[in-house]
Amino acid sequence: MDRQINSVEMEQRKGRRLVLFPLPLQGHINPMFDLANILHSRGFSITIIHTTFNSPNPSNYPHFTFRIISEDLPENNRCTKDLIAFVSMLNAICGLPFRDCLADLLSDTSEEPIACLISDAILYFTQDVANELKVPRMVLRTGAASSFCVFSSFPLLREKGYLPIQDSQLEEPIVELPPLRVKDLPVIHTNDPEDLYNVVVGMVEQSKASNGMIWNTFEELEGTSLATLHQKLGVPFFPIGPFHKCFAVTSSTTSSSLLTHDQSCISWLDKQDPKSVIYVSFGSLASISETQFLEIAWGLANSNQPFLWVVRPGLVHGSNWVEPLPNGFLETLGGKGHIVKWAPQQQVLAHPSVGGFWTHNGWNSTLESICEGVPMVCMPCFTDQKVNARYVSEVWGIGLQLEKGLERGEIEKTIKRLMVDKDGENIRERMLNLKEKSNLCLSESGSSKQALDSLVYHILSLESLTFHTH
Ligand SMILES: O=c1ccn([C@@H]2O[C@H](COP(=O)(O)OP(=O)(O)O[C@H]3O[C@H](CO)[C@@H](O)[C@H](O)[C@H]3O)[C@@H](O)[C@H]2O)c(=O)[nH]1
Repeated sequence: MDRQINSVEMEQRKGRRLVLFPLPLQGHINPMFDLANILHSRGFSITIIHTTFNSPNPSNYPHFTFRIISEDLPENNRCTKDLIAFVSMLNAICGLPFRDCLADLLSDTSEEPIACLISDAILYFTQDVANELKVPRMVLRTGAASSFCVFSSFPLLREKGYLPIQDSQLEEPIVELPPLRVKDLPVIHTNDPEDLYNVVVGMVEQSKASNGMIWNTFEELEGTSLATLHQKLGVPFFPIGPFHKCFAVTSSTTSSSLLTHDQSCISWLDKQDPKSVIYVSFGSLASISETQFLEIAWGLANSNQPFLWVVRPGLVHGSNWVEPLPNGFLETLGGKGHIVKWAPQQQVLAHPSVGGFWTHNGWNSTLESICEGVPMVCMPCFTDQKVNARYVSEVWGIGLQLEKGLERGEIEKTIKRLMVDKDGENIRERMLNLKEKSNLCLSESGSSKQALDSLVYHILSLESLTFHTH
């Protein structure tokens, strides 16, 4: 762009439409809808394209318009079985229906003109569609910049022999990416490891080909990783997070939830002592064995701390819900434990009774914990969670990682270290410091607020570029 867009011009251009396309998984839907709300509040109209699988409820968003694509996903290829096979499949089968839907929107003169497409980094096929239809594409990356740095190093990691991971090397440091060890690399079990490599490379390369990346993170947290990555990818970056804090926590900001929030947690928390409760949740995708489930249950019980535990239906292999627990397990604890299927997590973390979060370190959970100043027990399961957990425990010093597997004695010890010991006090202090930074970055002169202003200008400049080339 060879000219400045002034604020008057920007004002006139309000009413431009943005087309957003989320990856249909809870941890990706939430930030995409938060972003939609943020950009809507800045004057853009919003159209959400979504799949039939995990489709959102449009009635929760009367201010957006919705278009559905029929992606025809085979019943046996749902995400629970093999996440990477699922993601590869989505990238393979969504191309045509997505293209038709976007072309239709672009030719619709009854709506405002489309300024750009914003799609999830993992839906990398959308870059080719955007190129073909000559619409700018911006990428939303729902994970951290630090883990994306590692993804962008996959070719190097393979060349140096770190990938595929050898069990004998798990504890070895990765000298090129301190303080990561081989066991912190963001991998996941999949039927064909080559699929994982291809998905990661597709995601990184097509982000590089985009018109810019929007990050749910902030400079003060991930400045170093953002700078390294920015240099490597060479596209404009907009770290405008934490998204969910741009709006007050109300039911309307959590209505992108695919499961119903059990509000009984809040009245139960109201009865507990300040900072006494450990909140336990492993997000929307992770699963554990029955043995691990029982070790967690006994570790929690033996820690003697009150606990609020989200046991999502499907969390425990081979069980519908909490059947493996011994009869009367909760009753014998005299009200010290409360189990729900799905919690209003942001409200829970903001509750004064919550003093710790035992998490799988999905990026949303990690960020939500930081924003409420709640120190973490880290139990990463797969992909970026492993990198996030390492950063939480070793770089930011705001949590303790369960390093020795899931064993009740170890769990009890770690919870006590975090919730009652001196160690925990130091961690809590660092966490409060970071919480403050997460608030400041959204203030008028804060880094995320400024990045958001730049993003709005950038989107408008993209539009003027496409108009020039037409
Ligand atoms: O009882 C619950 C548990 C979770 N949540 C919400 O669900 C989201 C979960 O997201 P996240 O913590 O990121 O976990 P996953 O669902 O596992 O997220 C996927 O997407 C993330 C973002 O890309 C990645 O970091 C993870 O590795 C990936 O598994 C968060 O917003 C939570 O607030 C609830 O509302 N209620």
